[in-house]
Amino acid sequence: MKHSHTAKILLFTLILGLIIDIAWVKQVANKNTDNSISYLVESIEFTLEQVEAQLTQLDHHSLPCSTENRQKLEDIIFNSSVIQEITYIENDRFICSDRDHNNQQAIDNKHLKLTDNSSDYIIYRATSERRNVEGIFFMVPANNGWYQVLFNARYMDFWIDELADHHQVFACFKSNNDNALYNCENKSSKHIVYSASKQSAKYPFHAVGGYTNQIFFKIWFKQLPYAALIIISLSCIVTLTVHAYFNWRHSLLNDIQRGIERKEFIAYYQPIVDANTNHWHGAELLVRWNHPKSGIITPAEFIPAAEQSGQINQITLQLLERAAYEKSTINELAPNSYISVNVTASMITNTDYVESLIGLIKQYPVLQNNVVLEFTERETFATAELGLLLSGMERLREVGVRWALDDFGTGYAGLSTLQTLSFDILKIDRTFVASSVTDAITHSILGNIAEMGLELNCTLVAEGVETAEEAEHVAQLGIQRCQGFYYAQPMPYTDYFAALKKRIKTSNTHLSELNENLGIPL
Ligand SMILES: Nc1nc2c(ncn2[C@@H]2O[C@@H]3COP(=O)(O)O[C@H]4[C@@H](O)[C@H](n5cnc6c(=O)[nH]c(N)nc65)O[C@@H]4COP(=O)(O)O[C@H]3[C@H]2O)c(=O)[nH]1
Repeated sequence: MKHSHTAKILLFTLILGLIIDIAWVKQVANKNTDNSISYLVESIEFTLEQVEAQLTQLDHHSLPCSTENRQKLEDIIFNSSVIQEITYIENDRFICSDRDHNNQQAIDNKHLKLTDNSSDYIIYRATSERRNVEGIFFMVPANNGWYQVLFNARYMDFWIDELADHHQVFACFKSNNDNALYNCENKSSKHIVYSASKQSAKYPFHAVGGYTNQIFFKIWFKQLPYAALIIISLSCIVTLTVHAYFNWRHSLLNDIQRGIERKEFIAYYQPIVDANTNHWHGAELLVRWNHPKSGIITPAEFIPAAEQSGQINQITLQLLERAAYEKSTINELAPNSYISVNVTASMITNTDYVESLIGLIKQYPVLQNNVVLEFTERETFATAELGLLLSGMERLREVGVRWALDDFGTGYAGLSTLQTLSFDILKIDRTFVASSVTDAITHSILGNIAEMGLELNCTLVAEGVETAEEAEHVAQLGIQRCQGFYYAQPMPYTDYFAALKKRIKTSNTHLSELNENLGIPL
């Protein structure tokens, strides 16, 4: 791999890492904001609950302004750093407070308006006329009136400021009638990245909180050293992995090339069997790499690389050439059997390559009329290439090649494409065969595929038949041929030849016995 490529991958992974980091920090900050707002609401609820609990402990059987009760009010004030005054109000008049007794002063209009419409808690921010300080008023219904608790607003502001700062959010508190208990407009008005709101479950106030881009970058900068460490390490790992992959691929391609030069690619034969009589009509040739160090290597490990690099073209020619020798021996036993070889559609759109295939078949007459070439339906046939594909197929038909469509049912070839290319054989993918016995949907799909294939006048081959049940089922659907482990695994040529010989011998013995029984001379 070139240095410029390495630099590009490194830069790409760095940028990607940075984007992921920003998205991650945002996610964490959003969650943190939600939690912080909940925490702030709960903290204020807790403070109010504590005050309310102390008020409910007052003796409600005696008069609210009894000396005893006023003494308790005084204790509450004394023990709290935020509460400035607690007043008892009845019939729109201040009755008493922790320090005044029987005051009877009328409450101002603002309080009147609020208390008129409510029999529940009231909370608002205002300037206390009696004490001339800004406060947060918390009004709790009691007896026939209200306790009015005056919180020091400056102290509350400071406390909320601290909490919000600590949690790296801005927070505003509002009573439910939109009175600002704690205003944060000057802090939050600009560049809000995220905001959330939380209603107190018990008291009539809610909090709005969030963070601005300034806060976001503060959080981001704080964790940047750790993120940088992770991003740089990951970028290095990705770059090294890609580097290793390219090196591996490069050496794989070199190794394949060496394998081609030393003719290490061989064919394993898997019989294609008659679904009704079990007669072997031919065999599919499945490439194996007879590697000097690793032994037999299956196609999945090298075909994708060989197809991408184009080395598959040479491998296929070698396979066919070797098959020509092998086929001449097979012909002694089964002259009408065929061999089926995998090609790719792009090989057939390559006119030069088609000519080299034709040259090879002409050189070995044993291959003429005995070769099926198959390519998979999964390869997409670009309309522009369809003409080339068709003329390549036609050229090869002239030397007796027949055509099979592999993995039928899994790809994208439409009916018109299938009609245009007019395949001789359709090989139905094993996924339809495997579950057709147990699954009703696959069963009906397989039936439809079979019907369609027969309408197209093709010979059908069911791939991947693994059980007697599947074999029987396939035959019932009118599929003429089968291939699969139920009949035989792919095997080296010598094993295939031996198995074929044994079968022919057995069937000949059987035939002569039959003839003898029928009185027919041999
Ligand atoms: N589970 C199961 N599998 C079964 C059964 N019967 C056969 N098979 C496997 O299914 C594959 C059938 O080949 P394919 O669909 O052409 O799929 C082939 C074909 O696409 C590709 N391939 C093989 N040889 C060549 C070649 O010479 N050239 C090219 N271009 N591709 C090839 O590699 C693929 C895999 O080949 P293999 O590993 O040999 O795998 C073979 C075979 O061993 C069965 O009953 N059950």
